[in-house]
Amino acid sequence: MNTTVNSAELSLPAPAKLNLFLHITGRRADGYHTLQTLFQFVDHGDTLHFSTRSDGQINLHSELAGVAAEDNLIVRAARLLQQAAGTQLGADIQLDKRLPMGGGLGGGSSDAATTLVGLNHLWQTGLNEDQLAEIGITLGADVPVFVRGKAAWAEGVGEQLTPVELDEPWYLVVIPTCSVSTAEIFSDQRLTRDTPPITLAAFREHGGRNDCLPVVAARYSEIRNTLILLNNYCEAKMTGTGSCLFGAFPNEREADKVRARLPATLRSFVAKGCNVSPLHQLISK
Ligand SMILES: C[C@](O)(CO)[C@H](O)COP(=O)(O)OP(=O)(O)OC[C@H]1O[C@@H](n2ccc(N)nc2=O)[C@H](O)[C@@H]1O
Ligand SMILES: Nc1ncnc2c1ncn2[C@@H]1O[C@H](COP(=O)(O)OP(=O)(O)OP(=O)(O)O)[C@@H](O)[C@H]1O
Repeated sequence: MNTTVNSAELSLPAPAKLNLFLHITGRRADGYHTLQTLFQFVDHGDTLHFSTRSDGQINLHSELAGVAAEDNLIVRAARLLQQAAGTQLGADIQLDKRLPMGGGLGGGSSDAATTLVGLNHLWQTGLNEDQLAEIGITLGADVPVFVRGKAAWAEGVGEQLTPVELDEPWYLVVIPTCSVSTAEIFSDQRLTRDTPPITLAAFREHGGRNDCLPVVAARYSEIRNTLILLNNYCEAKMTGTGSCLFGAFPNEREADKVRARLPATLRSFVAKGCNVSPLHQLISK
């Protein structure tokens, strides 16, 4: 990713995440689902460009189809940080969007996290990681893992994070054309919500599945068919509530080989799994 750092401007990556498995273990009284999942990052994603303004305005100069600027998680994250830190500074922000929306790759959440981390740095507001993650969770369940930037075992509604060391294979990620809303899958009657909790050790030994997949596959024939296709070449999995599917490969060449065999109409990318998010790899330098 193209990234630069100087005092008043900053360009930073907002990488995608994959859910290597996703078990739904219950539902809380407020309707939110308890789950277990493993998050890992990939070195592919959006890029955000920030520059400081002295007048306090937050201006996002890139449009996202179907999302009003005020609803954009980038603008919402910037405003929340401004309030929490009590700063008079603002920002001009540009977004180079590469990640599909409703793809289960966490693009919106990652954009929000990169905004929190990036503007905290640029504005010198000095909030710590816990404070940024606390702001993040109010924007979406997946924001804290991007703020912390470490591959993690997640429980609760996804906010209880334990960093883990995982293999870092290459992934082929396939992007069906349909976009899946997380809320729609979590409200489907057919979703099973009673998978018994497992341990990380049990996952390492026996693996896990994605409990949302049967519901997503029943609702979207395109995802069903893409899964069958990808399963010819690897053990195909779905990330989050879809739509994206992925398979793991020992090296880039193997992943590229399978990618070359897919129909040209099917969007996809090959990326390396990372236990440290590309955002954090950059800012810790
Ligand atoms: C499924 C995952 O992608 C796994 O990484 C995430 O848990 C979803 O994270 P997200 O897209 O950031 O989701 P949010 O924007 O927080 O929630 C969207 C909607 O999904 C449902 N939702 C979400 C997370 C959760 N643990 N239980 C839920 O029931 C809620 O109806 C919520 O209104
Ligand atoms: N900066 C943003 N980028 C993408 N989506 C955004 C953004 N701001 C707000 N949104 C809204 O959030 C929704 C979810 O987008 P996102 O790209 O995070 O989906 P996702 O990858 O399926 O997420 P998850 O894996 O967390 O379920 C979009 O449909 C859009 O309406």
